[in-house]
Amino acid sequence: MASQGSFWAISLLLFLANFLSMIEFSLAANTKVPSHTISNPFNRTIFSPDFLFGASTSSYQYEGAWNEDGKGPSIVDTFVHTHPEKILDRSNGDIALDFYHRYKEDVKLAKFEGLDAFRISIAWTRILPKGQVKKGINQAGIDHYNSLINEIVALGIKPLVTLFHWDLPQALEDEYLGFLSPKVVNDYVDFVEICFKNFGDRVKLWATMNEPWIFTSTGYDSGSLAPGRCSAWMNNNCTIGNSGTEPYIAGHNILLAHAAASKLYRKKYKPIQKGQIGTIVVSHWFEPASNKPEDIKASIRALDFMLGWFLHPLTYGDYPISMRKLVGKRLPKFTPKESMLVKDSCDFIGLNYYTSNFAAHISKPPNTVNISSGTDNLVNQTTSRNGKLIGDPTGVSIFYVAPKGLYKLLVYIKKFYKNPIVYITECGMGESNIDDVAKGTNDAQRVDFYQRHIKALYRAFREGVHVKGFFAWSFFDNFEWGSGYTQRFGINFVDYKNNLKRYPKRSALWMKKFLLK
Ligand SMILES: N=C(CCCS[C@@H]1CC(=O)N(Cc2ccccc2)C1=O)N[C@@H]1O[C@H](CO[C@@H]2OC[C@@H](O)[C@H](O)[C@H]2O)[C@@H](O)[C@H](O)[C@H]1O
Repeated sequence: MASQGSFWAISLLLFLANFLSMIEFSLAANTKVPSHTISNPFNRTIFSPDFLFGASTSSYQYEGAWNEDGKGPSIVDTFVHTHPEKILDRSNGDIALDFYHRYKEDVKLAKFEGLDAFRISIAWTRILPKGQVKKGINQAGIDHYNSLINEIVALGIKPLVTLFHWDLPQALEDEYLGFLSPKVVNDYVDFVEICFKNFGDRVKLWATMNEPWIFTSTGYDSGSLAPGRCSAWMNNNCTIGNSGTEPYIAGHNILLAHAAASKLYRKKYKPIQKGQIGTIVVSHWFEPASNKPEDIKASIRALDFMLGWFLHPLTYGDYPISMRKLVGKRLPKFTPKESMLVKDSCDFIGLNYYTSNFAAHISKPPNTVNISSGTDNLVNQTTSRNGKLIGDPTGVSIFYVAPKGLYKLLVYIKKFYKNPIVYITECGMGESNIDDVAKGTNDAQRVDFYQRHIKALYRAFREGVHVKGFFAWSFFDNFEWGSGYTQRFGINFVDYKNNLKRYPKRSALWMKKFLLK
């Protein structure tokens, strides 16, 4: 009898395990988060009272005034002026949204829309026009950001400040190739110390870097963004570069610069100012393209090369094993001292999430001669599996609506990266080529996008993920890098044809209602 009983018990367990894995796999199609998991009503009160809802911006994409009040040129200024062909509409951020002059009205709109927090980035070249203290501090730059932060704080909104959103001083690129040199660490620390000293009494959330993965991939692998370096075989009009080595060198120095800034803040400023310091990573979620073991492994490897490239050193002090194995000598090594500095250097992790992909194993590098960081992971990333899309299409060809991926990514980080405090510092979707105000403000899909992603966030929150905030990308439509002004990610519309007039979109009004306390 006992053997028969255990037979049934084992069968039941096997059935359950199989059933669960099928559920897991079928959910990979990113079906909507079951509504029964959300308590009614669906508003901010389902989260903790201190949960921060906000919206994100960045200096180059918003400010304009690219050469005003003593600001020096950044590598982005140089890039967009010398490579207009790399920007879809050949535009640039010389004027952008004129946020540099209009921030007082703009922050008032954030208040009207009920935001708890507002993310900005500081342009290094407004503070240090030539990138280094010895070449002069620009007081007008410090004054500008003091005024901006004062406006934010005066309205009872919390600032989250990014210290580097890709706009490196051109002078440092000229002097020592910027992030390709360890010399950048000391100059970065000097810059951030000026920020801690001048703004740290009001800024309690500091993010050292925005998306090192994008900065290294677009700046040094594909060459599609500043500083626009890549291998000649990339045929992307790069004058110089090495797509197989430079992304890893730049990424390594970004981690060292971050760690040095964190050490300074924690030692000299945090005891008095009581703030938190972290950094912002970006990752897709990756579903296996099939249930073949090699594709399941490929999905994890894809996460290693996008998320783990930076989160693994920040958590464990070294790169993921899969990167060590596949990148080999091209991947820099941490000294024991550097490893100790980088490990546990974040009080929180900022996570930017846009979409999910399917991951399929590639048995060998597509090209053993033309090596790039983008192909080192031996993964073929797609957005459909067996003819089924990973999510609803959006106006941006590479992004699909995949809220389930946000939930899974957060649970993955909880499980494999020591359940850190997480702020979703960017999440959003874009439309393309809309200039009409009425059409552009009637963004029903973006309302659905945020409802579904906040429900997915809530599910992770309820399962013990230490998520403490959610920031929309973006507050306004803005200069979207390689896409220029052709793509719109804002919850507020900007009329580029009528003096940059601002209009709340349906999504902003939905957010306002959702945020009512
Ligand atoms: N989108 C990301 C990361 C997504 C990486 S996936 C893929 C890889 C890649 O090179 N690109 C293009 C790209 C290039 C530069 C920035 C972002 C995205 C991708 O979208 N980051 C945030 O995206 C926001 C939206 O980025 C847009 O994403 C779609 C692109 O077509 C568009 O050029 C880009 O501005 C940016 O405005 C923020 O400054 C940035 O922090």
